[in-house]
Amino acid sequence: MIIDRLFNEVEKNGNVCVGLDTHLDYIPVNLKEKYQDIDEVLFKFNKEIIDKTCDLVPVYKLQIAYYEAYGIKGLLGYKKTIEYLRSIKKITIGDIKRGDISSTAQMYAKAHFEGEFEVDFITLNPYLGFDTLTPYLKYIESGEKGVFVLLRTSNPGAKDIQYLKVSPKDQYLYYIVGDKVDEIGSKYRGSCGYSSIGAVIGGTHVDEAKEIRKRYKNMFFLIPGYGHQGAIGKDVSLYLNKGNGGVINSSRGIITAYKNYEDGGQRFADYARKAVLDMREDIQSERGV
Ligand SMILES: O=C(O)c1cc(=O)[nH]c(=O)n1[C@@H]1O[C@H](COP(=O)(O)O)[C@@H](O)[C@H]1O
Repeated sequence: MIIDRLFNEVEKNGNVCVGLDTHLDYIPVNLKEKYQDIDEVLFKFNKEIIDKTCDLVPVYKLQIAYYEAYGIKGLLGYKKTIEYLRSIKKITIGDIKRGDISSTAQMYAKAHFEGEFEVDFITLNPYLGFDTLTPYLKYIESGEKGVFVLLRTSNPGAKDIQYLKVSPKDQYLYYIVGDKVDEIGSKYRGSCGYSSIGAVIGGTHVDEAKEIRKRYKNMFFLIPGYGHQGAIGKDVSLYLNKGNGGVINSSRGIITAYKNYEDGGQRFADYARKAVLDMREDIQSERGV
């Protein structure tokens, strides 16, 4: 199952998920001048970062908005990047955050689990209701695909809705969502013990971290918020389980790390590698490995 592959990759390479949220402003001028087409610029930047980090990380996440924003050429850059990652056998997360009625969700599933935009995992927003998850299940059942469902996100606005107290037990709404997603996911557990239906848990809030980890023993977490949003190793490692059970995403913190160095423009991929190494060390020192 795909979740076993991810679990094994984490055992081998640690927990860092490189976020390829590639804004043109993040790309050094010298690279932009070399290529005429946006798809090539996006792809070449991503490829250099991938080539310099792929021995250190278990998975890459592409936030699709960064590619959609540049139209057809942008999406071509997305396609080329995920194709390249799959060709070198790296696991891919398409961060698409979809959530819609079943007939439409079927088409989202087809769009991102088959064809030109095929990835291994996608992110889903369940707050339109649990029926919106059903069309993805046949792909998960095949063993080849997985999803990360938003439970409690990293942004300050997570408090607006996800933290509402809900009767009858007067618990946070995200626990109601989490319990249901956990129940649906129980059918799709791999030999590693985790389900191919994972959850997105922002690493920026730490108060309930221990409770969340304990309550959802069989859920693998995608943990965003490290770096630019303020989470540090000590925070995010609370969501891991014996060093596994989660991957920690950093996007800007890795791909724009070069901007802190004078020679950064020429060596952006080296500085991305350094940022990954520093992040790995920060997480590992906290998880006691
Ligand atoms: O699903 C996500 O990946 C996600 C969920 C969440 O709660 N917070 C969050 O920041 N993300 C994504 O994680 C990435 C964070 O980017 P950086 O803040 O630059 O590391 C972006 O792609 C966000 O869209």
